[in-house]
Amino acid sequence: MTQFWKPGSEKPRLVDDEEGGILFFSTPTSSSSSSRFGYSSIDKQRQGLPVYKYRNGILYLVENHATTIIVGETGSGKTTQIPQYLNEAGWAEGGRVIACTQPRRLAVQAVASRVAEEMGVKLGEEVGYIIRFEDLTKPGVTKIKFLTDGVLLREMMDDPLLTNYSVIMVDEAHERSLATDILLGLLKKIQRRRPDLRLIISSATIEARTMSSFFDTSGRMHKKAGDEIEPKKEPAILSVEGRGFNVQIHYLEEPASDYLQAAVSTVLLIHDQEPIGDILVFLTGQDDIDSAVQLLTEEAQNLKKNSSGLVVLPLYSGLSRGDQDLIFAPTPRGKRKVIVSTNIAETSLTLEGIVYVVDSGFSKQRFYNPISDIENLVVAPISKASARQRAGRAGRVRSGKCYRLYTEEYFVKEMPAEGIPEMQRSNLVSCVIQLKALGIDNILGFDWPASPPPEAMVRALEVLYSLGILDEDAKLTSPIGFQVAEIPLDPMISKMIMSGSLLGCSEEVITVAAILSVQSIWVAVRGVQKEMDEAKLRFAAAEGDHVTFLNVYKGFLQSGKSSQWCYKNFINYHAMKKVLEIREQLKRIAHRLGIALKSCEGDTQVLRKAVTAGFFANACRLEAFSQAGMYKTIRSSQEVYIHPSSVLFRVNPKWVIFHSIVSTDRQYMRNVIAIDPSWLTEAAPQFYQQQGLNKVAY
Ligand SMILES: Nc1ncnc2c1ncn2[C@@H]1O[C@H](COP(=O)(O)OP(=O)(O)OP(=O)(O)O)[C@@H](O)[C@H]1O
Repeated sequence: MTQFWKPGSEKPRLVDDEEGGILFFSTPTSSSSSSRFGYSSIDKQRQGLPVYKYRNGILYLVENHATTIIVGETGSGKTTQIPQYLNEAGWAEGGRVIACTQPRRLAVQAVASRVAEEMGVKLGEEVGYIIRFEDLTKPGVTKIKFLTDGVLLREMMDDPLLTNYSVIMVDEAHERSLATDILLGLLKKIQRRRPDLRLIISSATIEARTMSSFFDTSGRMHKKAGDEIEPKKEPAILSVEGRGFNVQIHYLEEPASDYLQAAVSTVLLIHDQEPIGDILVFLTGQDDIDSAVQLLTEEAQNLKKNSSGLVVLPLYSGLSRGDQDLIFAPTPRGKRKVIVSTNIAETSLTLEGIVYVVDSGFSKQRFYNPISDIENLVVAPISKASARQRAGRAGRVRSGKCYRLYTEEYFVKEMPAEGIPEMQRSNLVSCVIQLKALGIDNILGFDWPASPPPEAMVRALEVLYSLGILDEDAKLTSPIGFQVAEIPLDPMISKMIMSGSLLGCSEEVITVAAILSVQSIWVAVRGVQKEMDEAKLRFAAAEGDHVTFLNVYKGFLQSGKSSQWCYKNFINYHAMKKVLEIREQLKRIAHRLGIALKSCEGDTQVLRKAVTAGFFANACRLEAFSQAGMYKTIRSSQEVYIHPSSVLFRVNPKWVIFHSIVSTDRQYMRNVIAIDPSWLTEAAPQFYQQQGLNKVAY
């Protein structure tokens, strides 16, 4: 495919400075990026960052305002520098801790190790991090703590006012993930009780004014007797001007019809025509990333001249830690690394060798429809904020280029400025349970940065009630509700694990839960469909995908966890390593909850009953008199089909339960298991009596 690139005219965007009751603070700066080049020591490098000129201003605002909103270009130094400035100014004295949250685990780890390196300390001592299942901090020693926003929410269960923290910096707030929004709502509540707590909300691409009005509580807060510190209630907005190195933006002259093919061609074009430097490609998910990696590896082998020049690496959350770490390894001399990633590399990461970014313009996003009660994972166009973040992965240690696989006209005229907050397009089951666990009873009246649809809340309450997690007064049940709230997993998976324990198949449900946590254990290779289908048949179980997963897992263990065995059977070795990792973590959680590990020794019926106990809300029945293979969900009569990747594709059992839905031309059920409908009324009597299932002739 021929690419017609033209340079873009996008200018760096700065926060607007109109007044309106909000303090705007800006120090003009003329940070010269090239002046940084050549500095040898880390200190000099730090002082060359645009944010350095604002050091005193930032400390002044944080001292005097309950909330400070900081907007600055990608790479200007917000994440790595501000926590250090706060530490230097004494905010971590007296056993207090400075927290910096990130939406993604990978960023938490990467940023924490960079800051530890800059401070010359061992990671896990003064600078540490916590992500789900991994705590690298030392109480009493750690002064700066990086953590995911989800982890900070969990910390609130033990310490609702987060009393350990003096400053909490919510970084990359533009992402508006579910956890970020819950956190922002709760932090606002905490501020009323803790005038000593300071918040920093930061991002390169946040709508500062909206965020500021959300946190503006001036007039609503009262000074209590005995309060020593009384910061200003109106938030301050600080615009950090100046950027790191220049990033030249290029657009397509004509829209691309196939973004995957366009991405591959662009990488090859860069490899052929541009000086050495690594390439970061943004695609959407494991399937298209695996295809692109395969195509690029084949193409690279065909290129005589550069036959060994490309090192192609995938990057997505379903990879084991070891495989993810490969992206940080230095590029071998004379070679060019190509990292093909989902949006997990979109924010906060600095990958030193990256000079070129290729942005497909798409990502996989969740969309929940409370009417049909179906949550889809859909490949959807990204926002301008995301596009800027993606471009910002170049230009961090030297100047770079970003190739956008869409036209400039599309970017300017059609791409939305910001994405829709996840809160407004997600199933809210996890969110509700977390708030309940924190004792927030009036969820519908909660002060959200963006209110979720009330129907979605009602749906979530209904499901949690049917799962036995909430009682009739919408309070957590004891012990089930409290235990499920303790497990950092989707409540449906948690319920499946707990039912598996009662039914005597905890070993199996834990394996299934681990496999459902990775995107796919199968490798999708183009052009060998027949061989792939045959391989799958070797493991296929008539009961469905969950039982098939257990067969694969058993085979993998019997092979001695062999990569060759995976290769031969079209199984994703990286994903299997990740499954082992997650399974170990789940075993630890089970142990904490007093769940003894027990196997049902091949009795698949009990396993399927345990799956039903967690996922009964996803039950479907085959439509007898309609087009072959069409199912309807019991809950909302939505038309759905079994995904071709399922072992039950074309088998079409009468009653099934699915794990998730993907939408392409139709709504497809992924990871499907055959059930007996009587298990549904057994698992959730009220839920299915409501649907009239007890009256349905099986
Ligand atoms: N691991 C690293 N190796 C080399 N330089 C790094 C590393 N991490 C950060 N830097 C340098 O520090 C700069 C600032 O990074 P930082 O993550 O603090 O910026 P930021 O403003 O938070 O960016 P973003 O909005 O993209 O998260 C980078 O542009 C880069 O020059």
